Amino acid sequence: MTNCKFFIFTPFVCCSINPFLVITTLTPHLLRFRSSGSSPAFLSRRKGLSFPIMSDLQAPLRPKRKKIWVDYFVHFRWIIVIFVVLPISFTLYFLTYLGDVRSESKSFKQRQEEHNENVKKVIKRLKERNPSRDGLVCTARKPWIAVGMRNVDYKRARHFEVDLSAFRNILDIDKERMIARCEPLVNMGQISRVSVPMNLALAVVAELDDLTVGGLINGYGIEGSSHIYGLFSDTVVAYEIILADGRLVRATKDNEYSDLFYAIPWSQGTLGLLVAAEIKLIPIKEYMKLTYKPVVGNLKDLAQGYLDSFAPRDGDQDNPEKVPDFVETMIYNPTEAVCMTGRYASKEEAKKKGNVINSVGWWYKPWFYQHAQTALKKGEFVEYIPTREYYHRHTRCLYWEGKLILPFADQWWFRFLFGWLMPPKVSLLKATQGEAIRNYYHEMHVIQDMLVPLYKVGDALEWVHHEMEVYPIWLCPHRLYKLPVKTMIYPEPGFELHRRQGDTHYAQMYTDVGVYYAPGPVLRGEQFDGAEAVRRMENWLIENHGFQPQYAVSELTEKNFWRMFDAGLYEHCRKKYGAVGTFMSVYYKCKKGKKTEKEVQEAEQAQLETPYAEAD
Ligand SMILES: NC(=O)C1=CN([C@@H]2O[C@H](COP(=O)(O)OP(=O)(O)OC[C@H]3O[C@@H](n4cnc5c(N)ncnc54)[C@H](OP(=O)(O)O)[C@@H]3O)[C@@H](O)[C@H]2O)C=CC1
Ligand SMILES: C=C(/C=C/[C@@H](C)[C@H]1CC[C@H]2C3=CC=C4C[C@@H](O)CC[C@]4(C)[C@H]3CC[C@]12C)C(C)C
Repeated sequence: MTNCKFFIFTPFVCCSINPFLVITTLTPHLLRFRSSGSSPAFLSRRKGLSFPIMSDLQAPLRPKRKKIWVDYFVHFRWIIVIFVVLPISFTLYFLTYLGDVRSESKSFKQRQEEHNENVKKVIKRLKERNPSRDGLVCTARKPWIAVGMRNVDYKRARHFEVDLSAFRNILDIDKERMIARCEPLVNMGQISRVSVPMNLALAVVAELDDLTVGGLINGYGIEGSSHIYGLFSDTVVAYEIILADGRLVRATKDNEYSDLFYAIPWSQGTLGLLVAAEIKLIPIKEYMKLTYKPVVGNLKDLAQGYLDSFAPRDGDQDNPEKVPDFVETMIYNPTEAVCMTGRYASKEEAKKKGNVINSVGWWYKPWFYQHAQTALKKGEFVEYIPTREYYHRHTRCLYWEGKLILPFADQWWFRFLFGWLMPPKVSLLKATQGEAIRNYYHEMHVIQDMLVPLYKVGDALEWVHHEMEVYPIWLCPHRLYKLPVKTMIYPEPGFELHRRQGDTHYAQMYTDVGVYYAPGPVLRGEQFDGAEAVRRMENWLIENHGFQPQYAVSELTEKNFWRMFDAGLYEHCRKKYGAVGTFMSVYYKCKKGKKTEKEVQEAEQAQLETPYAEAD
């Protein structure tokens, strides 16, 4: 996505940007943008559409907030983004692309040999660690390079780094077993560029190009195909892990390491170091036939429209005739949504007369979420999107967060002239944001996902409206499997007895309610307490058998963390595989705030680990 199409314009932009001209031309426009507020929620209020059908859901009125310097800093951040972040991002994307090409030029055999050598180096490094002198182990990936929102404070305190940066090769694409064997730093852009031309894809291709196999397995990964295949980690058939004692083991669901196999997802690299994973491939076609269907009503109606878009009411959830290959819904405001469902289509079908082909990946095309929104005006429509461009459809505008970072980047003139420079790399945005903007994002912004049982989506939407008033909201279903052991996240006990829409006897259907944007109160200049809102969201999740992905900033206490996630299998594997005292604990990694010397020492003393986990 980030590649070839965008290179055409490089020389033009390097010579033609006149910083002074851009600043003087754009500043008045931006001031207008900010003062008027442009979120759909705000617009609905302004137009007097204060959601009459849901008066009981009115978000609370809040006192006005006085602007401080950081508001202006965030406001004018686009200057740094345009002149520093975008050009460097583009260069880095290009260099990464060259690295991928170099990797692909090697034979699988050569890559495997290099892999074996690199594994030996990791084992050697791990064995060099002196427990009484060195800190606990984590990867050497810099905190700002990781895609998540956490501050990764454990890497800013005493720790022992293991460098995995050489592990960025696709080791094998086995068309017979339908397996891709990847090193942990293989990213989504890289794997889709290689596999899609073969009419193959990972069963779950997470959206942003920079997301890595290691991060998606040890954290969490989802896409519009997760209602069929589950989360990213559910598509993995084998993990190759280096344990605390330097042993390299291969864990599968039915070998002697099956407990480890089930414990790895969500463990954040606290059981061992992942050096390779075998991931399920699926056959695909060249195009995605996408249907955009508008839905209007109150939030419960929108939720029902979303359910009906992919979950047959007769419970026939495994019938490919009734269930689309891809699903997502965008809730644009409390009364309007667009449900999208996709089916793979061959190029012969897509190119038939009368069909509309939309190559959404071209740099000048409207941003995907805005394009989808046009269904609210023009009604239901269908189009064919090249499959790889569809997979990465939200990448160019960072979902819709790009609108706040570069408010004019969705305009036609920007897209045509500079769109090929998009997106700014998340890592560079993080590297240049400074403490003030980072804190601003915690206090005045929401970037959270609520994983909730499908039948609770309506309740979750009403909760978000009341407490955060963030729009658009992203809805993406995912299966949560009933496994032979209880993993960190698990379906509601006895869910199968209810035979609810979307559920099967072997998996409960969940939904990622993705809440990313500036909340309504912030856009209106009212007071908003981001940390308190997140705390309430976490309590709501605990009460409703929901989960919060750990890439997001969390306010959970240790006790509540282990009320949300199940500790049993995780703690069992920590002890059995010697991780206690070598790797950090998952709560220590997820906990917000700088680690004090005392905390670091406590974490290093194995016996003090996760008392609540054991109690639960
Ligand atoms: N569509 C989607 O699904 C999206 C997902 N995300 C989130 O982004 C995160 C992925 O970001 P990314 O930058 O790729 O990953 P990160 O570098 O953020 O890694 C996430 C966690 O996985 C651990 N980890 C990564 N690689 C290894 C390894 N080889 N061995 C052991 N532990 C490892 C890291 O440990 P350590 O701290 O030691 O480095 C860290 O705790 C996901 O967790 C996901 O929640 C974000 C956007 C979209
Ligand atoms: C979880 C999903 C998607 C999440 C994305 C919307 C967010 C993931 C990481 C987020 C970001 C990281 C760091 C940032 C730096 C800040 O200075 C600005 C914001 C941001 C770019 C931020 C923006 C949102 C994310 C990309 C899936 C499951 C949909």
